[in-house]
Amino acid sequence: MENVIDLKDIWVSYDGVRVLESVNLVVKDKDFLAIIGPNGGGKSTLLKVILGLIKPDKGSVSLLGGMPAKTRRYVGYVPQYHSSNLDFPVTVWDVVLMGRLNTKRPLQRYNDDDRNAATEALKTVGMLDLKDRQIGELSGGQKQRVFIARSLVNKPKLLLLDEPSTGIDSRMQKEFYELLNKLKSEIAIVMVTHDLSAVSVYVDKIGCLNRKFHYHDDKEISSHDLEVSYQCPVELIAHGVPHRVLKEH
Ligand SMILES: Nc1ncnc2c1ncn2[C@@H]1O[C@H](COP(=O)(O)OP(=O)(O)OP(=O)(O)O)[C@@H](O)[C@H]1O
Repeated sequence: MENVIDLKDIWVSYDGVRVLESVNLVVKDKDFLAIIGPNGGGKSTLLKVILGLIKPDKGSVSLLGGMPAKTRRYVGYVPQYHSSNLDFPVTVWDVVLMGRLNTKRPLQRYNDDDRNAATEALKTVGMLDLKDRQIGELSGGQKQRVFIARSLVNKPKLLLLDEPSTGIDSRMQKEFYELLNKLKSEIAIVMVTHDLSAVSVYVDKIGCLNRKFHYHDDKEISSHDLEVSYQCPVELIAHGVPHRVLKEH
């Protein structure tokens, strides 16, 4: 089977400022890769390159064996969590069904296939019982499960998660990562995260990104590598002090 993601020599600049420099990355079926790195290191930009939302200045991008514009509908993407976007009245069921919108023509109604896909996705994430609840009434961890269900309704081959543990209290994080671990037996997962403790427990591979990409084919990453990427002492990284703050003080 072809690689799920294959990036070769990717370079990206915004207004002449370089954000990604000669990034190479291969993700295979059922890999669980975490991308870590300091704020502003280029993680979200890298996800946008993978999805074909940003065209690199240089380099080639293959997603599921093709051009991202054609293949990204087979990707489940869960963007960064913004609690302020959830103040409107909409149920869990509605949110998950919305994941099917990109398979529909304008104004076409949902059919049984859509409803079955939504039911199955909610079962997978353990949220079927709460399908009639308003999304705004859920805990952070429950909301993230719903967004993952929404990204699963089209049976993706790859799940891309941008800081998925934001908004989840530490008690629920273990459960959340166990859900990802379960999903990984069926699809590849790439997760951008600041959560270094989860990285060491749950993922299989790590990429550390700070403009350049330091990729590790397993989860053993040395303190030295972390310090080089974050440009600060490892004790501070572990305490979640953002790179920018360190530089300013
Ligand atoms: N559309 C844009 N136009 C100009 N600069 C941008 C744009 N998007 C991002 N940047 C800049 O590019 C750099 C990388 O941003 P990016 O969001 O990819 O980093 P990140 O690693 O995801 O950061 P964080 O961990 O804070 O989310 C930052 O300096 C950011 O300010």
